[in-house]
Amino acid sequence: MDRQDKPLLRALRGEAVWPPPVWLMRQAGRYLPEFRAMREQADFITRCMTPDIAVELTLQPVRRYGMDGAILFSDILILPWAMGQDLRFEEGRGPVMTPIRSELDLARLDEGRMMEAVAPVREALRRLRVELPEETTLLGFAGSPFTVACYMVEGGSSRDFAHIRAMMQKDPALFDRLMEILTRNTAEMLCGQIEAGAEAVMLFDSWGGILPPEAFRRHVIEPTRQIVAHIRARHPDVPLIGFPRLGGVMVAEYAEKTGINALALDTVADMAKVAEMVPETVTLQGNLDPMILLNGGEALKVEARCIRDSLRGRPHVFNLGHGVIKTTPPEHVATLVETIRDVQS
Ligand SMILES: Cc1c2[nH]c(c1CCC(=O)O)Cc1[nH]c(c(CCC(=O)O)c1C)Cc1[nH]c(c(CCC(=O)O)c1C)Cc1[nH]c(c(C)c1CCC(=O)O)C2
Repeated sequence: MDRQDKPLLRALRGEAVWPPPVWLMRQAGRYLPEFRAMREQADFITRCMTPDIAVELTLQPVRRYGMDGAILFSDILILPWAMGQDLRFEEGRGPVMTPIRSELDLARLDEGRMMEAVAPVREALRRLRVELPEETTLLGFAGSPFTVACYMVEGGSSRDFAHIRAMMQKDPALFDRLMEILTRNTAEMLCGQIEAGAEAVMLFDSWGGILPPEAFRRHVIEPTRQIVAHIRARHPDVPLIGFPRLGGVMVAEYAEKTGINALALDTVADMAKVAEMVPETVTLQGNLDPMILLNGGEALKVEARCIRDSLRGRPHVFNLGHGVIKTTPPEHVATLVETIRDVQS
């Protein structure tokens, strides 16, 4: 099959493929018994940084469900880790990092080592391009600068983002320097992923939605626009997916000003309304509620068909509005993929 013929790539390039291609955020995860079996073997960062393991974990959901997209097994926090910030994942708490809150903390980041540190990620992508079925599209990804900065400054997950908000207000110059470092290195790292075999890349902006409109323009839209421009100059044919989670009505402006090819929508977004707000050339991705997938039953089929059918005739990639929940029964995922592909129903 020619590279251009992969259904997901065609949809990301703006074609209304029917039925829409499907993959799921967090499709490689703890809801799969084969994933849990490998989880005992090594800690999370080791799993990300060992090509054999990262390749195997990426392939698991593709083997089981024939997903149209294979998203590299990795994490958005690998970038700060690759620049020297410590990172570990604690059970029940998530990521834990020594926070960056001063000029001195920032000075300890070492951009020079980033590309070398993520060499195993590129190796995993190279192997995946060989091992994946020819109809499957390989996706690379990164966090957006603002979302990654949230974790770096808070030192992990946060309920109120108090430290990053304080930094933005009290030391905007420091915050801007951190954002510049992240914008530059995110673009560089994604180009590296593309050169190693990623056929499309996605920018996860999980927390940009906490910002008021002007700050959203400055710290979400503008850095994303710069990353898109940088990547497009080097790789004009590689589609870019943006996920401005909780972006509300700002998502239309985000799609227009950043220049992304595809707009990934969260669970609360009204797909049909967003479809009216963005040009038909922008592919929409999403947005089934992961809770509906968890609970399954008739509601899963009804909701999945409803989203699929509401976008018929437009470029659409079926996905969830957020990641697969770890207690999701694996057979519900099979039902979802079958439902999307059964166009008689
Ligand atoms: C904010 C964010 C992170 N990571 C990511 C985001 C953006 C999307 C979102 O909003 O969820 C993105 C991400 N994280 C992971 C992937 C891999 C690809 C895939 O989607 O299958 C992707 C694309 C693996 C992972 N990333 C993580 C796991 C769980 C690690 C484990 O096996 O214990 C996986 C499979 C850990 C992680 N990583 C992160 C947190 C907050 C946590 C802890 C929560 C949790 O445990 O689910 C940061």
